[in-house]
Amino acid sequence: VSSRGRSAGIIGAAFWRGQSRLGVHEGPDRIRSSGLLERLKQQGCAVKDYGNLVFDDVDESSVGLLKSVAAVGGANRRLSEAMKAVKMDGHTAVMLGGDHSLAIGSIHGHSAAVGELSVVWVDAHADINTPLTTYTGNFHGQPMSFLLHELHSKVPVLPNFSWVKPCLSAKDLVYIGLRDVDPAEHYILKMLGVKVFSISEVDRLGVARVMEETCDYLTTRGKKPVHLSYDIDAIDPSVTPATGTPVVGGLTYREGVYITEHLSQTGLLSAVDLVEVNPQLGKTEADVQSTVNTAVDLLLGCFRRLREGNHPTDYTLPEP
Ligand SMILES: O=C(O)[C@H]1NCCC[C@H]1CCC[B-](O)(O)O
Ligand SMILES: [Mn+2]
Ligand SMILES: [Mn+2]
Repeated sequence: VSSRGRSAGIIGAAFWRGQSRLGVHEGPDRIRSSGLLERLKQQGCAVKDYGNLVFDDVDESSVGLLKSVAAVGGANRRLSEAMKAVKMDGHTAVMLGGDHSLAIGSIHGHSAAVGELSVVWVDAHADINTPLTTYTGNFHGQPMSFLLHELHSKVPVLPNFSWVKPCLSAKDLVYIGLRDVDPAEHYILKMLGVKVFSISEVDRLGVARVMEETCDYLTTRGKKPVHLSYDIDAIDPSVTPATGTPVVGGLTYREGVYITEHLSQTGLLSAVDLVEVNPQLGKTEADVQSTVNTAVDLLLGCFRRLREGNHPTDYTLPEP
């Protein structure tokens, strides 16, 4: 049994400038205060909390349509260094967002530590606009374009982004849960032949088959460490409403947790992002709590928690 999933290194990335809705920077502390670390320890996982990253104040100026370019580049550079350090310490890394632009630094830093990796991207969205195809200018819709070798020639030089080197091949990427993809993104996915299990495939195949096919697809050319980038908006908004870009018809709670249970059991899970939880966007406190509780349960599933029940490996029954 691999030691993976036995030790978690937690990084908080309270960053929101990859999008425009205030509040997503409160995600890390809200997830912590809902008991993530205590629950991980209770299920036998060693936990090291690296705290919340401190981001330098840089100018939030736009470059054309692109918002807060230098701030996004700077924050991700800091996150990349932190992720590499957590991996070099031997932990399975957990990056708590913050918006999904943070996947740039998270995956870049993970790859700096482990080399080639696979990415499972669970999201309602593909987040694969380039800086030239985005129509919002929000970087949380663009992270994948900075990471893929195949898109390098399509990405312009931007202030504070020269440190980013593409570190992922399109054949090592799988999407699960897509249901709101821009035309340019759809063109890119087809052009690169990226493996996509949209919500339609989840309906057609069922989540168990989707996960079997995902793992077969990613391991045919050899087993690489897996980076799971989980956008909470992959889950249906009836369960996780406190998020910035909700889309109806999402994954059920059960499907969402099954994905993490399955990946955890492969022993290949090496880093996980949990992003786009925005406590300010719940209509009620119950809405926020449902969103945060689901985020915690998804993360517990990444560290070997099974819904059937669990017991410590060294458990013994009390004797009379
Ligand atoms: O590029 C964009 O801004 C938009 N493209 C289409 C989907 C919605 C949005 C990006 C959402 C970013 B996400 O997934 O991190 O919430
Ligand atoms: Mn999304
Ligand atoms: Mn996303």
